[in-house]
Amino acid sequence: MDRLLIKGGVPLEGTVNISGAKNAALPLLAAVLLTDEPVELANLPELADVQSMLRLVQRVGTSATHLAGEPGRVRLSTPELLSTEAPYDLVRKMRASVLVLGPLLARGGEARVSLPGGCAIGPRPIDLHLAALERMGAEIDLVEGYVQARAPGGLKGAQIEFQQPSVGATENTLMAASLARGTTRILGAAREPEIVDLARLLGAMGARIEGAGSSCITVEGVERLTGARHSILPDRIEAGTYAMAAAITGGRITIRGARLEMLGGAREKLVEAGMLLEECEDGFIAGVAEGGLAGVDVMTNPYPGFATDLQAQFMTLMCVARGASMISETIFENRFMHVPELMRMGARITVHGHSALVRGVEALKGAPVMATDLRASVSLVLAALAARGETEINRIYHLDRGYEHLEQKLAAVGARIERMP
Ligand SMILES: CC(=O)N[C@H]1[C@@H](OP(=O)(O)OP(=O)(O)OC[C@H]2O[C@@H](n3ccc(=O)[nH]c3=O)[C@H](O)[C@@H]2O)O[C@H](CO)[C@@H](O)[C@@H]1O
Ligand SMILES: C=C(OP(=O)(O)O)C(=O)O
Repeated sequence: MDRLLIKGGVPLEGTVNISGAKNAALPLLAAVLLTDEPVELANLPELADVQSMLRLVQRVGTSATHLAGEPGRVRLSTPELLSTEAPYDLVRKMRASVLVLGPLLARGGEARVSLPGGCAIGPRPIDLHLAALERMGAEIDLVEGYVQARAPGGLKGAQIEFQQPSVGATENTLMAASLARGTTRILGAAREPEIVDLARLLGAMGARIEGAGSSCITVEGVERLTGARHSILPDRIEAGTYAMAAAITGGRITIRGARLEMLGGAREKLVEAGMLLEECEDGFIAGVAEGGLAGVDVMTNPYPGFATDLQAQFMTLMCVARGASMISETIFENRFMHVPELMRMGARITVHGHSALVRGVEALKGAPVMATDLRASVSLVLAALAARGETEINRIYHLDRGYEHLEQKLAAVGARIERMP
């Protein structure tokens, strides 16, 4: 199994190009199932999760052609659905596979999709996805670990009120509602930029959607959707991660292709914690401001709040800040798995339920550590880049799910990083 060896202590300097967002790419790949015409996506990142989603849509009838020219351009065509089943062997690898449920049901009138099951960061139920589709007239049964959904007469528009915002449930509903009969109103919708990106592609395909990016979205169903072209938005979580890599190493990186506003509430917290963040022509510049890093309390929240997907990286930053920081995780039940590993590197952290109290130390020290999920893994990379000595990070396959060309991008800004078999 691959591992990373990182020799810490080098201030990172230079430019990092931000890739297309994983969390936008996955729903967009599911959305191509809604039309029999070709959809062309640009800026598709080379990630394990993208490969898994491509395999899944190919299994149900999509052909994918990589186009010459810029990398990450692909044409996806699904003239007819050859199957409406998403089998366990493909779904278990990636929870976002459940996003094919809405499109398969809306276009095919039925779907059989394996329940994704829990994952390292929490149980992650899909009750909100199912309740929304039921409101739209789907008949749903759970049989032998599969969701079996039928809508023989087609889906119909409905008023759907989410009691808590869910990114995936909002996306599944949006896709299903685009081909439903009549009007759907989604109240309590998630507001993440990736939902806006999905609504943009659906709009280009002929869907009639208003309000994406707000908590109330209206969709007028249409009879059919057409082909379209779309460029995937930049990955705000990747951008935030490299910005923190610059700060934790005392360096300065130009984050090219992302905009500061994409960081939402995290932007203000990073500045409060002593980071320098400045817009520039092709992105923004990140580093440490004059006073150095200082402890700041943070609570994760749905967008535009502080993203849970940046929590582990921020905790690592706080490990070497002046003073203390209380970090509260409100989205997922079990998202502190990086804590014991950071402590092996000399961090001082105490966990109390859903909060972690971090007391800053002078420096972290290299150690062998184990990666447990995507963002926990990258938080260990940040720790290793800042640490004295060498760190060996094991089980790094998690990183390949969400960070395109991580070693190459870090090496290009001066990191001493090597992947070992
Ligand atoms: C592929 C993708 O875009 N993944 C992102 C997406 O995951 P995902 O779409 O799975 O996250 P959700 O927004 O749905 O989850 C938010 C919370 O709602 C709960 N919930 C969700 C659905 C449901 O039916 N019932 C329920 O109880 C979840 O367990 C969690 O506690 O948003 C998360 C929250 O920003 C991010 O961390 C993930 O990176
Ligand atoms: C939790 C994440 O992703 P997913 O929802 O795909 O598991 C993430 O990107 O940090």
